[in-house]
Amino acid sequence: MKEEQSLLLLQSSSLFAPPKGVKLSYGTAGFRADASILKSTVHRVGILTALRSLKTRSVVGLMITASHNKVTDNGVKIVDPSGGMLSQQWEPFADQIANAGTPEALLSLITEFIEKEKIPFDGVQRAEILLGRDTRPSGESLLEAAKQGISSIFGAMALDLGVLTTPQLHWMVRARNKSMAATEPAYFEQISSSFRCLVELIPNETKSNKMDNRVVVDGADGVGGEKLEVLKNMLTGLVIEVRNTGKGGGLLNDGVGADYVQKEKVVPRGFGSNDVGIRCASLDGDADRIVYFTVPDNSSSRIDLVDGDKMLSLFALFIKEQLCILTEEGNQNPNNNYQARLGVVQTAYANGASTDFLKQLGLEVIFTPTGVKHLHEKAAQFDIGIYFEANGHGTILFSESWLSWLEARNNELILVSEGSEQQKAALRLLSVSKLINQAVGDALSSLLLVEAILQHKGWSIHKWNELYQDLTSRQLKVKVVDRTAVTTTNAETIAVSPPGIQEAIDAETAKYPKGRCFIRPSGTEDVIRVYAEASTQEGADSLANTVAKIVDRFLGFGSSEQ
Ligand SMILES: CC(=O)N[C@H]1[C@@H](OP(=O)(O)O)O[C@H](CO)[C@@H](O)[C@@H]1O
Ligand SMILES: [Mg+2]
Repeated sequence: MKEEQSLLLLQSSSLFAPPKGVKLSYGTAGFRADASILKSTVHRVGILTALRSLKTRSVVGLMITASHNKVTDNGVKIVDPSGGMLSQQWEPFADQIANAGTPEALLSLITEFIEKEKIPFDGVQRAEILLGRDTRPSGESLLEAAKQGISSIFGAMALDLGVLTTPQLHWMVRARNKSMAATEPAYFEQISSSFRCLVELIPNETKSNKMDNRVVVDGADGVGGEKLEVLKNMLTGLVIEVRNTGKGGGLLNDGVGADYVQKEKVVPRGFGSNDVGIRCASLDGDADRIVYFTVPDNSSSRIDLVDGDKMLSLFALFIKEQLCILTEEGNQNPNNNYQARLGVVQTAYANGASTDFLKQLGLEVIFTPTGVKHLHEKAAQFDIGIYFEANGHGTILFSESWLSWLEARNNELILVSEGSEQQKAALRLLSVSKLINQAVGDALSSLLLVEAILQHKGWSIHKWNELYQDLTSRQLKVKVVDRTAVTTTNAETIAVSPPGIQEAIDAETAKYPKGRCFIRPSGTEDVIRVYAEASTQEGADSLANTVAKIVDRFLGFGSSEQ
């Protein structure tokens, strides 16, 4: 590294001293913490992002968000050139530089890493970074810290795209590296036009069903509500009413949003007895998650939740149906009959009933640890891979090779049988691949795909919800002294440490019919999460509560004092 470059790094870093006594780690979704202690971390992630861009010789992204966390938290994560999450190989280095004590220690780590990774650092190659942030008040000053980190690498260029949803930034990074238009209007245009295409292809039989085309969306008082207000005006055949847009003074994620609705199973702020029976949905704070719900009656605040697993099931059903039409009848020529490998990916949080449903559909179901980086990687191994976390974060990935076959097949079908059922199925699948975000889970594109499929099938949300009956479940969080004391295996379903805890959990779980329970350390909050399923709600509640007590006994503040 040239001397001027070292000096610049030292100078810039000396303006961003790391907080004392705090150890940060690049968790499930980047670094997250109280916004007041994040400036040095974000500055350093700025440097790291520039290095990533140099290494990959591509455009990368940096997003400032803490998603569903409270408004006073914030976070930062890197978007890789593909539009996916930062390669996991780089995470340990992200941890090291975030926790380096002095500018000198930081510089020596960076110098070593540049050599180890053979990062082209000759001043010829230029780093290019797209920046985005959610609506958190701390976002602007953190973004400034990121820019200063980036500009401490000579020649690095940062393009500030302002307030965006997380998936919009991922989409734009991917588009930019494919030399496609990487702007917000291009994003809106692509998803609204593919939605229109799906609506135009709705069969006449269901078109005549007088289905309710109105959906009410809780924007979590964050960026998603704001963006949906723009998108909704570009759609026909769908009426979207947005509540909690962030404009009415409501606090981000406070009693609103997908995480709250999915975990607490109660109506978000702004919804109530006037909404009984209506199709409602809730976005999270950076609009990469969505869950649906209905208010079943006006006597309580309880909701009927339609979660990510149900969305996955709806998508899987639709894709499978279209694939069947595409490859059926009179289609003897094997060249016309590329059987796509369709697979689904879930985590341990998936409701057991959803897994049974998907298996009954004849689908391959794979499990990974929590965090979309894991699910995405597995889904990418199929021709069509559908992944969703129960909390509503997921998407459908189409392989390049299958998509080019599909394009060619569609063109052939246009020549021989334009407007046939087969050609319509091909066009529907192509439209889905354009509508649903190929970079990462996206609440806005998932919303439009759900709406298009419900219209296609002429289904109400109730009919959709009846695909299968969820097993009752309960999730709890337990504060402990050190959450890293829990380590897990087998897609997080078994706790390996502390010793003896899994046996205690197993003994408790065995007491409940259809009991299933696991614990894991959260990657985004300083807690241990407990998940329990059982044949009744009382059973699930009681199992979760007892296991929470076990966690407390092994790891809690009480135990540390003994
Ligand atoms: C149980 C749960 O919902 N966990 C969430 C949550 O991760 P934790 O590591 O559990 O805190 O936030 C992640 C990022 O949004 C999301 O991917 C994940 O599914
Ligand atoms: Mg999110």
